Amino acid sequence: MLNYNLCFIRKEDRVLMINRHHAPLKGMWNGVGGKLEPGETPYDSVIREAWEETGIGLRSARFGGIVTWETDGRFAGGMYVYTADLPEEYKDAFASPAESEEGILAWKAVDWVVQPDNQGIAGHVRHFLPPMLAGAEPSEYRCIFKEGKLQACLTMPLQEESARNAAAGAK
Ligand SMILES: Nc1nc2c([nH]c(=O)n2[C@H]2C[C@H](O)[C@@H](COP(=O)(O)OP(=O)(O)OP(=O)(O)O)O2)c(=O)[nH]1
Repeated sequence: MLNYNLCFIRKEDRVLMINRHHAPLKGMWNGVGGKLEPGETPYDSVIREAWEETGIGLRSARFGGIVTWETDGRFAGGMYVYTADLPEEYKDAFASPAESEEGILAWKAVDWVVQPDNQGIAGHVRHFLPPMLAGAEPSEYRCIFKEGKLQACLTMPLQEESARNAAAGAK
């Protein structure tokens, strides 16, 4: 099992993001998410985190794959990543950015999020978010870091059992 989940809630051509008050990725924009709790499935945990961080009760979420980190040649962790459509009853949520204990929540245009010169987004997001939003087959996106810098993000078939289960629709 991996330790984290991450979700990109979509509203037309924008996604709901949080400018994080706390590490990791302090001061950067990311999807919403957090740590899996003991005994929780990746799906249940992402629905819970989305609710806790945004107050949005998702109807469902689509598993996009896992993102793993390899630091100086060693596996260093990873997350289950989901995309979700904004349920109709929340269509007015975050019409203006809103601040919480966790960070500032706002809708951000996907085009802006994936621009290579955007310094406010973790470098790996532009590699995995577009295929996930396009509905690509769930994959592993392996991020290779060397001395703190992202060197490459490789797309490979899912091997991890929990990820294969999530891809098969496990809730
Ligand atoms: N640890 C870690 N998390 C990352 C990285 N990249 C990335 O998108 N994330 C995501 C996964 C989670 O959605 C989020 C980190 O979770 P968090 O620390 O906010 O989790 P949490 O609030 O449940 O944890 P906590 O308060 O109990 O410490 O950031 C990374 O490089 N390291």
